[in-house]
Amino acid sequence: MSEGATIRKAEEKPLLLSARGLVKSYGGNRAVDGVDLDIPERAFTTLLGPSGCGKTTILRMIGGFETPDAGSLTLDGRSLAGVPPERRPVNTVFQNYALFPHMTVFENVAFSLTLRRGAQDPTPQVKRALDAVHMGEFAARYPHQLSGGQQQRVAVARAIIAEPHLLLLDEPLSALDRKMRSHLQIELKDLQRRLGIAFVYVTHDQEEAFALSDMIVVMNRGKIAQKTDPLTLYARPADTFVADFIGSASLIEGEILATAKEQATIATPLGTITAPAVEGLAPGQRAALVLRPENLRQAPAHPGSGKGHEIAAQVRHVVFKGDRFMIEAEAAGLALRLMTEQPPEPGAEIRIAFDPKTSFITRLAS
Ligand SMILES: Nc1ncnc2c1ncn2[C@@H]1O[C@H](COP(=O)(O)OP(=O)(O)OP(=O)(O)O)[C@@H](O)[C@H]1O
Repeated sequence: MSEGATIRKAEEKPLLLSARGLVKSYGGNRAVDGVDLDIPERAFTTLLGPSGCGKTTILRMIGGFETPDAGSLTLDGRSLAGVPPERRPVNTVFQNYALFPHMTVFENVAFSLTLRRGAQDPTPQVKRALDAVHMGEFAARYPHQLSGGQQQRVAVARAIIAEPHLLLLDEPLSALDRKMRSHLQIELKDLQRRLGIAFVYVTHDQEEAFALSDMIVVMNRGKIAQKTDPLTLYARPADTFVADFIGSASLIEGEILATAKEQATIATPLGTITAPAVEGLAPGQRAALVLRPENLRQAPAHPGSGKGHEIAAQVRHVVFKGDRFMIEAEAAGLALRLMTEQPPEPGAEIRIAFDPKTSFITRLAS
């Protein structure tokens, strides 16, 4: 993959929020276990990871709904220690829209503003916030007269009306159907660009994270496994946890034989392969070769007639994916997945080829 120009460098923007050594435990369970995190201004940052990895707890500490056991949070250069939620320039959009059922859309959106600003007429700002989420025509309706997607748009309007420096969004689209979700993803991304404020978004859906983010922070059991832009995350996963969580890679374990600048040679059951590698590997160390379906192809039947590294494999399953077929094949007792337009029969002997330059050698997750 060509990196460089296409990769957006979120981290080059000025810093808005900084977390250092954040820890939060519940009983004996460390929900957040020493997290350092820098959130740039005007960027879309996503906390991504499996259920229970500590994403929401981090969001709640930034919002002021939980107090860290240890560590510090700084926003706009000021410590957030002891600052109550309503005095932080931060607002949160939750998964369950939490609109007031007895108030109209207009009143719901105006509510936080009237609390903050007293008697001033909120109409122009409410109108602007509703227009920003394409809900201007619905001001007089009640929440029960809206679809889930519309309710969530109102919740976003309510959260942005007080012009926070930072908007926190906790799985805001997870209750919506797939089509509405991808529609609102585009709207949210567009809104974040137009408003120019920083969003910190929590999701366990990697496709959603890729669609939205300038920077993705992958979490595993209370710790950060990797934080980088989406392209780097996909092409250069820091360890097998990240590689496995992002996409549907086959991870082939082996032993590092040699290392050179930005690449390594690994002995695996599929042969000895020299490929780009994560930094810091050493000869003798166990590591894994990451093979993604789109980097593997079916090679001609005769050994050596294709290009790149070739592997003999047997087809186990063929799954129709709409535009193409996914082959699940077995080679040296390992499962490999690849896409094809011409599906072979299950049981067929095939040859699989890949260009080692498109694969990646990474660390085993601890
Ligand atoms: N108030 C609480 N009391 C006790 N345990 C809690 C509390 N809040 C969170 N936890 C625990 O802390 C861990 C992290 O929870 P958290 O909600 O931050 O995870 P998450 O990554 O946001 O998960 P999900 O995607 O399921 O929301 C979990 O093991 C959870 O059970």
